[in-house]
Amino acid sequence: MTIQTSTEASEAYIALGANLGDREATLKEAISLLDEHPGITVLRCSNMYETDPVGYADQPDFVNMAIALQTTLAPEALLDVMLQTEQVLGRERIIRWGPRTVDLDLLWVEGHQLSTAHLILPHPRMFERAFVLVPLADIVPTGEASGLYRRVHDVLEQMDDKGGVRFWKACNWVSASVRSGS
Ligand SMILES: Nc1ncnc2c1ncn2[C@@H]1O[C@H](COP(=O)(O)OP(=O)(O)OP(=O)(O)O)[C@@H](O)[C@H]1O
Ligand SMILES: Nc1nc2c(c(=O)[nH]1)N=C(CO)CN2
Repeated sequence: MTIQTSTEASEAYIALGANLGDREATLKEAISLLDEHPGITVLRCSNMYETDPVGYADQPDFVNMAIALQTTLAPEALLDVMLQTEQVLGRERIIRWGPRTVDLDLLWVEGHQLSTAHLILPHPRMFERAFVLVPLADIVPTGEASGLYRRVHDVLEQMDDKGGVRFWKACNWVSASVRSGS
C-alpha cells in the first residue's frame, strides 16, 4: 500500500489493547513507536483499564487504553503505520477477537468519515464497546467541536454494562521529545 501524506494536521484517536506478554510495556512501546513517526505527535494518553475479554471469552484479561494524536498523515497512511507497529510488536492474527500482544484500532480522525475495503471511520464498533469508550472519555476534550465528547459521554451514560472495565493504572508514558527537552 502507498504511504500518502496530507499537508494539514488533524487530530485523531486510537484505541489500544493487549492481553499477551507484558501488556503495559507493549502498550507503551506501541505509543513510542507511533510518536517517533515524523507525521505523528502523541498528545494525550488515557488511564489504563483492565477489561474482561469481549467476543471470545476463553482468553486472558486485556489492558485497554486510548491516545489522542496530531497527524499530518492521511487516514489510510496512519492505518498503515499502525499495522506496521502491530507487526513490529509481534501481533499475530489467529482467532477473530482472540488473544493478541497488541491491537491498534483507529477510532476517529477529525473531518474524515469513510468506508473502504481497508478502513472504516469512525471505527464501526467503537460505540458498542465500554473497553473503548471508558478510556476515550479520559482524553476527549470537553469543548471538542465535532461533538465526539458529547457522543462518547451520551453512549456511556446509557450503556447498561460497563462492569468488565476496571481502572488499572495511570499511564505515565512520556514522549521522547519531552524527556530529551527538545
Ligand atoms: N477504523 C479501523 N481501525 C483499524 N482497522 C480497521 C479499521 N477499519 C477497518 N479496519 C480493518 O480491519 C482489519 C482487521 O483489524 P483487526 O485484526 O485489528 O481486527 P480486530 O481488532 O480483531 O477486530 P475489530 O475490528 O472488531 O476491533 C485491519 O487490517 C484493517 O484493514
Ligand atoms: N476486553 C477486550 N475485549 C476485546 C478486545 C479488547 O481490546 N478488549 N478487542 C477485541 C478485538 O478488537 C475483542 N475483544
